[in-house]
Amino acid sequence: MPLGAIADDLTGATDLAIMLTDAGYETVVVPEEGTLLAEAGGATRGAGPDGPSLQADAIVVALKTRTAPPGDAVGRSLAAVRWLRQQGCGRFYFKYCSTFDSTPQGNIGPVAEALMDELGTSMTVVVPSFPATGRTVYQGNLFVHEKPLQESSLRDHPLTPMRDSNLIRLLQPQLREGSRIALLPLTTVMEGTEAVRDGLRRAEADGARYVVVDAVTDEHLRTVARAANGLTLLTGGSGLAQGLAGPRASGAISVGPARGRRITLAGSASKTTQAQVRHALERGRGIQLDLNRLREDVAGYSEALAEEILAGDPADAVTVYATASPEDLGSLEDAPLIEECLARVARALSQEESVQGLVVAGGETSGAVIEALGIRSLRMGRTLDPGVAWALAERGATGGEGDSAEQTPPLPLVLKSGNFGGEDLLTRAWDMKA
Ligand SMILES: Nc1ncnc2c1ncn2[C@@H]1O[C@H](COP(=O)(O)OP(=O)(O)O)[C@@H](O)[C@H]1O
Ligand SMILES: O=C(O)[C@@H](O)C(=O)COP(=O)(O)O
Repeated sequence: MPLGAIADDLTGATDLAIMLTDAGYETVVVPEEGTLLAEAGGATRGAGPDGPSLQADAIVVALKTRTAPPGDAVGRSLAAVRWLRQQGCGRFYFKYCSTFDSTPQGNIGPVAEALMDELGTSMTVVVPSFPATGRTVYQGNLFVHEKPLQESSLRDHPLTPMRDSNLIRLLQPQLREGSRIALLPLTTVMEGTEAVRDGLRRAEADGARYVVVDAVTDEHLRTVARAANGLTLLTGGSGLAQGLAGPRASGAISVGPARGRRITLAGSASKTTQAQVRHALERGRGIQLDLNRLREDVAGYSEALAEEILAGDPADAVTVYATASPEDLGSLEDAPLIEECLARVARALSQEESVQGLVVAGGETSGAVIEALGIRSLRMGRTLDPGVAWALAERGATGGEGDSAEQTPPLPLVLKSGNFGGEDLLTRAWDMKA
């Protein structure tokens, strides 16, 4: 029975898929767009990628709901879970961000409540911890490396500014009245699997519907995963998934950058991506988005941009970027335009024979790119950095219907969460061999 997961953004889905792949699950990521939800309101069609491509130990549906209003996020999440059930899934995972990107109007709580009702389960865990990327939870407080979440750079995220570090305070206002949250402290986790299992049972008996679990190391997460393995629904970042032993040694496929142009599209405004962009600019060509031209005519500007990239020396590495330093930030209204522009550029480039792979930085940005490319599914290759890997993206058929439809070859992609990866990631991604 496959594990079914929903993730609230695309790079969150690939992050979870990488973790599950390493844990021994052959994992497929299915983007929401174009495969699941044709009708507004989230009615399921049950029409994922056809035939054998969906054979997998774990299926992750990549939603684009992180910043969606709660009602919308709930509808789409429920539709995805119903579809996963149709695919035979019996255990479920709700993946949100390891930095719990969710303002008081956020949707993690409403989605979790709806999933529990739908699955008929009365208790779940809340485990965003991801120590490999510096996210840890102690006494219910989320840390990003050495800083509490509210003092980290996530405080000024353009879409989801995080002004509190305490998971219970963040989650409680998003839940319906009477929904109780308990804390399972690190001291219990350090006592081992049985102690955590007992702690969860006790919390449920005391009426808790959500149990925030402390975890500071991977070993803690493996303990928690073993103890929570019997639950119908798990919620958290990707870190918890490393403890869910899959049916094989590794689910990774062989994929790496094909020959061809080395083009990176960076829409993330995170400090980590800015540093990666600066690093890449020292080693290759850079094109910074011109926000004024973008605001005037996004379609025309995107077309011109693709032409500019292709006019350059094919041997040059090119980084197209929105932000290389904090001063570059435009206004919030620019965000969707930047996403649209990079998605249009990706689509134009993907039609070129000289482009046989792309690196994309930013969760929302990656979601927009995947939609524009008509990606039907992704399978993960070897890990580049925690949460980042080359993936093979299957595209839909083009050029006619039925027998006359031509299958577009799969495209290698890196879809990088803004906050992930070492400073040299953008250059290293292109050096990796399949
Ligand atoms: N210079 C900028 N001005 C305004 N918005 C920006 C700028 N650069 C990036 N953005 C927007 O910030 C958002 C970053 O989100 P995302 O792509 O998910 O990256 P991350 O993974 O870092 O969160 C995107 O919507 C992007 O368009
Ligand atoms: O859990 C995580 O940290 C990531 O998987 C993730 O979701 C990061 O979000 P973005 O930075 O918006 O990609």
